Amino acid sequence: MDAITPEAALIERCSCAADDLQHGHPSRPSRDEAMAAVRTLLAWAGDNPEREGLLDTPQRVVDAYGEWFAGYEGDPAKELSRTFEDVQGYDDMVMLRGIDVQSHCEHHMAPFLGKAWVAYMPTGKVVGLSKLARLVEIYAKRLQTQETMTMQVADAIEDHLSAAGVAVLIDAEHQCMSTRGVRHHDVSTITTQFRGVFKTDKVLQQRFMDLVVRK
Ligand SMILES: Nc1nc2c(ncn2[C@@H]2O[C@H](COP(=O)(O)OP(=O)(O)OP(=O)(O)O)[C@@H](O)[C@H]2O)c(=O)[nH]1
Ligand SMILES: [Zn+2]
Repeated sequence: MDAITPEAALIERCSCAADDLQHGHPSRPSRDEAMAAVRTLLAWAGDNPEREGLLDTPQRVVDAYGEWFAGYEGDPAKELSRTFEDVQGYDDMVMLRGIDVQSHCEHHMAPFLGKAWVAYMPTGKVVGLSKLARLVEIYAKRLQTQETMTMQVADAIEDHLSAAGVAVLIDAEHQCMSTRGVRHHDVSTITTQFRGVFKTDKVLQQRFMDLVVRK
C-alpha cells in the first residue's frame, strides 16, 4: 500500500471537495475560535474589541468570511454535471462575457475585483449558461492568485465537459496593489488561458479576443 503523504493526510481530514483542492487544512476551527481570532486582530490593529461599536463585529466578520470564501464548499464537477441532450448538435463557440469576479488574493487576503470572459467549444456536452458563472464563482470564492483561478476555470471546463477547446480571460484590479504597498490605482491585471482548439487555431482565438473587446 502506498504511504499517505502529510499533504494527503491533511486533505483527508478536510471537509472540502477533494478533487480540485488547492489547499489542505487539518480541521475547520469552530465559529467561536474564528470570532476570537477577529477580536485578536481588532486588538492588534489598536482598537478595543470590547467597546460598544465593535461588540458584534467578530460575528459580522465571520459571516462575511462565510460568503467571501463559500467556494471551498462548492463542487465544480457537480455544477457541470447536468448537460443538455437537445443541444447536442451545437458545435460552435459558447461564450459568456463579463462574468463578475469578486475574489481575494492568497498573499494578502485583499479583494481583487473584475470580470471574466469564458468560452468553450462543446463536443456534445452543453451545460446551462449559469453553471459557467457558478464555476467562476466557486473558484473566486477561495484564496488563490488570478493566474491559478484562470487555470482552474479552464481545467474544469476542459475536464468535465470534454470540451474541444476552452478560453478564459480575467481582467481584475487587485486592492493589495491599490490600497496598500505600491499603491498604484487603475492597474488592470489580465490573465488568459487557451486550451485545445483555442490554443491551436489562432483565428478562433482571435474571434474570442474580438468578442472580449467588443462593446
Ligand atoms: N502573480 C500574482 N501576484 C499577486 C496576485 N495577487 C497579489 N499578488 C502579488 O503578490 C506579491 C506578494 O509579494 P511579497 O513581496 O511577498 O509581499 P509584499 O511585501 O506585501 O509585497 P508588496 O505588495 O509589493 O508590498 C505582490 O507583488 C502582490 O502584488 C495574483 O493574483 N497573482
Ligand atoms: Zn494581494
